[in-house]
Amino acid sequence: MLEISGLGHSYGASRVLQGMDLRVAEGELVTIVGPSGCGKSTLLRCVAGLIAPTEGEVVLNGTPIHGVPDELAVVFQDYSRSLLPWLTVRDNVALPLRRRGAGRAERRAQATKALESVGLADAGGKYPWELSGGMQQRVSIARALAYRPSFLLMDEPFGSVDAQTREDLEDLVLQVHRAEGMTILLVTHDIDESVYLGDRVVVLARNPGRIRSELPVTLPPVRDQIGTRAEPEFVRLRAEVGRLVRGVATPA
Ligand SMILES: Nc1ncnc2c1ncn2[C@@H]1O[C@H](COP(=O)(O)OP(=O)(O)OP(=O)(O)O)[C@@H](O)[C@H]1O
Repeated sequence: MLEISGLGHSYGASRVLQGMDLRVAEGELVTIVGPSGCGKSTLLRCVAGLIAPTEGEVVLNGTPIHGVPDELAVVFQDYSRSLLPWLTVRDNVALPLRRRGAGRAERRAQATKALESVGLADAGGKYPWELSGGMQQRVSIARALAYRPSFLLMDEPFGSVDAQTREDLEDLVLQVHRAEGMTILLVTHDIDESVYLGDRVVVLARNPGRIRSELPVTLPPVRDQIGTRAEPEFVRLRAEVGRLVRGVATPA
């Protein structure tokens, strides 16, 4: 269980987040959506223990977060900076497993399995720069999965891949979420994606960043790109989230 209480953050004199309270239950997939600059990445960095919030606290499974917790993995948007170019794809995926104390053979086996799960079974011996952008982002996701975190944070993880790859990666996240029961907090600026992936959508407002609204997603847990997006409930939620993100009142 993740508990964010009274969270606020300022960069110098500039207040970016204010008074945020949020609970994420074990096994839940919560999406965070909001206008550009509302502090989504700052929020995720506070949750990941990468920056210390100037107000409030973040508690994961009863322990306040100060520094990156062991049970957590993060996938960033910018895959080109998150993979090490001098390591093979397999070694990139295996690297964080050292932190778990896994031996060399075990690291290799887990990396191979994770690469298979993202459809990159044949790419282990290549270098990141030999792969397309979408494939590199798959490697970043495989690295997070190989680590088997109980809690996965994703910061606009599909922002820089083409539309088809994006859909495939969205479905991969849903599949992993279901299979592993992982708790996931995913930031996106894409309203459709927030509804398609979420068990719950948290909409942020800006200046300063704060929670505007939380909407439960009452769609069947098994989703598909064509059918789910055509459901009246999806269309209704997308419109509501869209209005909230833009700060427009709901029509009576
Ligand atoms: N390290 C930093 N130092 C100073 N200001 C920062 C820093 N990081 C972010 N900011 C500012 O904080 C505000 C929120 O930034 P943040 O990246 O958290 O928002 P975001 O919602 O993720 O934005 P986007 O959707 O455009 O990625 C912005 O005004 C940004 O310029």
